[in-house]
Amino acid sequence: MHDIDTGSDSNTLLRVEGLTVRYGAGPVVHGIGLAVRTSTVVALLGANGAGKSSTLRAIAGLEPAQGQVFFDGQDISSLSVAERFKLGIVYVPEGRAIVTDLTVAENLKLGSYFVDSATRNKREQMVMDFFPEIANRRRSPAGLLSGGEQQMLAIGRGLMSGPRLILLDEPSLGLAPLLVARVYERLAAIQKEQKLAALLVEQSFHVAAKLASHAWVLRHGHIVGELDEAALRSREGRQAAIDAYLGARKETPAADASTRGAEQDPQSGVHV
Ligand SMILES: Nc1ncnc2c1ncn2[C@@H]1O[C@H](COP(=O)(O)OP(=O)(O)OP(=O)(O)O)[C@@H](O)[C@H]1O
Repeated sequence: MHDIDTGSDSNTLLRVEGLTVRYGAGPVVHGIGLAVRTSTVVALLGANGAGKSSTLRAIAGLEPAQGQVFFDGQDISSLSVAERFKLGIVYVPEGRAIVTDLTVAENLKLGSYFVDSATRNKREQMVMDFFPEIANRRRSPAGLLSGGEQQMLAIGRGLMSGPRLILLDEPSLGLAPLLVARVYERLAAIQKEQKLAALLVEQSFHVAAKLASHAWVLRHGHIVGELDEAALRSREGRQAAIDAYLGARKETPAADASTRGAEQDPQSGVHV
C-alpha cells in the first residue's frame, strides 16, 4: 500500500477509478469512476441488475475487480476485505443479512469483533439510542424482529466497528414506505451526529434524495449520468434526469409531476 496522488482534494475519502467487475463472461461493471468526500452521503442509482451491488461489493473487497480504489489517498485495490474493514470501510448488505438465530446483542457484537469491551459497550449504547425499536429487544433472536427492525439492526451492526465509510446496499429493500421513512430518518440523524461518509445504493431516486447530496446513475454497468444536489432535491430535476438517463418516461406533464408521489415506472422498474 502506498500514497499516491489521486488528483482529488484532501476532502476526498474514497475514489474509484476504472472499476470493472466480471463474473465469468463479460463485465457487469464497466470501468466506472466515482468519489465520496468526507462526511457526505452520495448515491449510486439504477434499476435491477444495473451493477450497483457489484460495485459496492468490489469497493468493500468482496468481489475481485480491476481498476483502482483509493481510500484516504492510499491505493487499497489489492487489500483484502478484512484489511479494508480495519481501515474503516464497512459494507451493510442488501437483504439485511443478519444472523437470525443470534440475539440482537450478539449480532451487534459481530460488528465489533476487533474492539475492546468498553468501546463496544459505548457503541452499543449509541446504536440503541439511534434505534430505540431494537433497544428493548437485546435478548430476542434477530429473526423475530420485523423487516424494518432487522434493517436497523443491520445498520447498527455496521456502526459497531466505528466506520469511516459505510456502504449501504438498498436499505429500503422490502420495507413499507413508512418504515423506509423511519430508517432514513435515523440514517440522517446518524450521519449528522457521526459525520459519517456513506455510499448508498438505491433503486429509488425518491428515497435516495432524502439523504444523498450527489448521485450517479448506473445503467448496464455504465455510469450514464450524474445528479448534483439541486437536481436531487427538485422533482423536476430528478424527473428530467430519469428521462434523460433511463428513458423511463417519454412525456411527463408538469402538473402530473407536481402531484405524483413515489411510484414505480413500468418500463425501467425504477422508483421515482
Ligand atoms: N455472484 C454472481 N455471479 C454471477 N452473476 C452475478 C453475480 N452477482 C451479480 N451477478 C450479475 O451481475 C449483474 C449485476 O448485478 P448486481 O447485483 O450488481 O446489480 P444491482 O444493480 O445491484 O441489482 P439489484 O438492484 O437487483 O440488486 C446482474 O446481471 C447479475 O445477475
